[in-house]
Amino acid sequence: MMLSVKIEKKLHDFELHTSFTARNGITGIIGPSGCGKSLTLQCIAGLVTPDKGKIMIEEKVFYDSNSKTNIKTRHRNIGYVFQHYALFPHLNVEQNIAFGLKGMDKQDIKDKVSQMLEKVLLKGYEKRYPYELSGGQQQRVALARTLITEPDLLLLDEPFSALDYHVKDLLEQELLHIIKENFTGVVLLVTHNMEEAYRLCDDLLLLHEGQVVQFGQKNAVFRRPENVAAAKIIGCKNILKIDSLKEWDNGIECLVQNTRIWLNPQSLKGRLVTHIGIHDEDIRFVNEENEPNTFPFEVIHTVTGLKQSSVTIRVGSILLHTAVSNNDISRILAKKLNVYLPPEKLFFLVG
Ligand SMILES: Nc1ncnc2c1ncn2[C@@H]1O[C@H](COP(=O)(O)OP(=O)(O)OP(=O)(O)O)[C@@H](O)[C@H]1O
Repeated sequence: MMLSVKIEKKLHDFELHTSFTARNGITGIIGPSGCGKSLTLQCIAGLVTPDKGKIMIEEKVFYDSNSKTNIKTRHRNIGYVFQHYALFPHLNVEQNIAFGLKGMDKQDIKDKVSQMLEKVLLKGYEKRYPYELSGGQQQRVALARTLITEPDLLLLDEPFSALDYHVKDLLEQELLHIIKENFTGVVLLVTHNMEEAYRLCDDLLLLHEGQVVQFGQKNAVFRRPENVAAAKIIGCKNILKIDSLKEWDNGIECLVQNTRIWLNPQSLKGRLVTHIGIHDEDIRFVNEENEPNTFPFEVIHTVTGLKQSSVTIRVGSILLHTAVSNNDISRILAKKLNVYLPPEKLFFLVG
């Protein structure tokens, strides 16, 4: 299945311009609050009508402004799971799950619900009411109610955000497993948590102020953000403005606040690069000195975490954020090392 979306929507002072083609698997939609994540899903579901564009899954057109097509939500065959599970409080678990199967043969409904209860690990809970379930169990009922209708497309809008922090990881994995085992189509997962997106998704769509700033396979997006907005969304802590740049055969030399930083030779393909970036965990501390990209440094401050610490250092007048394992922290604070920015880990960004 392929979901292709190319839409525009203006709401007061906000403009959404989204364009992407999602394949089977989980595509994470990520970006800061108010960037248009939920609005994108609402347009796909038919809850909001775009001003212009086209939305189709395979050959089935949901919306097309040219041919004036706008299929009603209930005919789009979409599964939509929200942050608040929206279960019917007066219906028990099996009635909630069977809700979308109205009109089918009674015995078929019973069999389908029974199979689904097994898949979402809720056998024995069929007579319970939503208020008698934990947040994670309610969420699994919501998912079961959606999956049982065999949707062509699954939309998940921050489905984990109402869960307790300490059970979140486990439930997230459990839910992911249920989805992967029982649904082979396109899943769009809205989140504003990059860690979650990285753990769960195959592809990432980064949105900023209603625009797609990058879309691609998650590792490619995370390792190689293309622009400053994308780098910020994925949580890159070091984004440095380039003052000047010179291309040589053996690499590209950038001047950043009077410090010379080398990047591997690469084609800039006419991109107007303005910044370079590096992830905090890619910055290393080494014994070598006077080598390219090795610099003496001064520690500005340290925030000690459970297993690793964030150490802010100064190289010349550049501030760098580094992530250091707690075992290494004393070595670094002893100031006998140099900091090293591996050229292969640095990336160019368009401003
Ligand atoms: N019905 C509406 N009328 C006017 N503006 C709206 C409406 N719905 C959403 N917006 C605006 O559209 C923008 C995008 O909203 P959306 O809900 O898609 O953001 P989001 O990325 O999902 O944010 P969050 O992470 O906070 O949920 C926001 O600026 C919001 O104020």
